[in-house]
Amino acid sequence: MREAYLSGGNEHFDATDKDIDKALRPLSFSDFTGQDKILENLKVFVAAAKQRGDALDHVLLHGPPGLGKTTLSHIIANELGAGIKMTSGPVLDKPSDLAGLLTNLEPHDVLFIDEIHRLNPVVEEYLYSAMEDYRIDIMLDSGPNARSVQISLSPFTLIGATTRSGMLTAPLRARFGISARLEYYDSKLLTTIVERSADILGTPIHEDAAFEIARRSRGTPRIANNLLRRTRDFAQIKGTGTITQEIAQFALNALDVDARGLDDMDKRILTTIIDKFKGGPVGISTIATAVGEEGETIEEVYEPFLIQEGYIKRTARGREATEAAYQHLGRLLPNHLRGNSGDLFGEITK
Ligand SMILES: Nc1ncnc2c1ncn2[C@@H]1O[C@H](COP(=O)(O)OP(=O)(O)OP(=O)(O)O)[C@@H](O)[C@H]1O
Ligand SMILES: [Mg+2]
Repeated sequence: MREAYLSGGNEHFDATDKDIDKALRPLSFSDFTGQDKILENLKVFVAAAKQRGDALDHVLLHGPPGLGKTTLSHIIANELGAGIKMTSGPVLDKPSDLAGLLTNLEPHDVLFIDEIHRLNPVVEEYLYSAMEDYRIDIMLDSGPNARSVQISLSPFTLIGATTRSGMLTAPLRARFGISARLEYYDSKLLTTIVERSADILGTPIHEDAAFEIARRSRGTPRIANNLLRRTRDFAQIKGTGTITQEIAQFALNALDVDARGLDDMDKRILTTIIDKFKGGPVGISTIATAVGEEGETIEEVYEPFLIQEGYIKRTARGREATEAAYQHLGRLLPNHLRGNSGDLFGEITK
């Protein structure tokens, strides 16, 4: 999709959503909002490595989608003053794909492997010696002439990103000296991010409107930026161009984002557990089939937020809907969730 937008100055630009994504991406530690603890540590590790003239130790970034893993990897490379090469687990088919990338790295460069939990085991094993000793073995020729030669690599930093750290093998995980789990952002931080993005897009936004978008963004900067872009469209066509609280509410309702930020799939998951399975416990694959989504996606994308917000619980027997889920969807509380409030009919809010 192409759209015209006004930059901070007064020039007109044609930009695709992808270009806008790029423009909104923070480039330095000081640009990056939130994840304070992780940033503080990374600043120390980066400064120390630079001072010693070493490559930064390998970094594993994990956490739900859209929280800034890719962004942070670019920032680390920028702050190191190093280059970055990007690839992803499923793309690296054979060891020679990896060898090609590794031998082309300049000293202290960053190799970013997205979805590192999806590495082919043969490639993964190959990575071990590269990470540990900056060395790889490559096979020359085949058949009776086959021999392996060892090649030294420039010292480099591997940054691995994953939404599923639990799927990483122990030997791979052990080779990362630095490991950081990104957390969901609170509404205040997301408000700052929305305001910063609106500023870059040259779109005026009221503070309460920025907060409205923020608190309905599932704790996720990517979603906050998406909702901001769509809200900006509504402001442009239905309003005066300024994003007011009224426009924000109108847009978010039109986009089916509810007051707590749950989207259509979140709500389908909750209604499935409550209406079809009496509140659970029910297994993830059963839920997946019922809502028509991959189990893996539900576990990676939807469930972490629903658990963090207290709508579902993970138990040994499966997922269970909590009192908060019943209340949010306006369902009667079942017997086992009726607390000692003495309210037989449960509490129904909206
Ligand atoms: N802390 C932040 N401050 C401002 N913007 C952010 C921040 N974190 C992420 N973003 C924005 O959110 C978008 C998504 O971030 P990013 O692509 O880094 O997420 P990710 O964790 O790599 O997601 P995935 O797991 O889907 O690859 C980026 O385009 C960036 O503009
Ligand atoms: Mg990413």
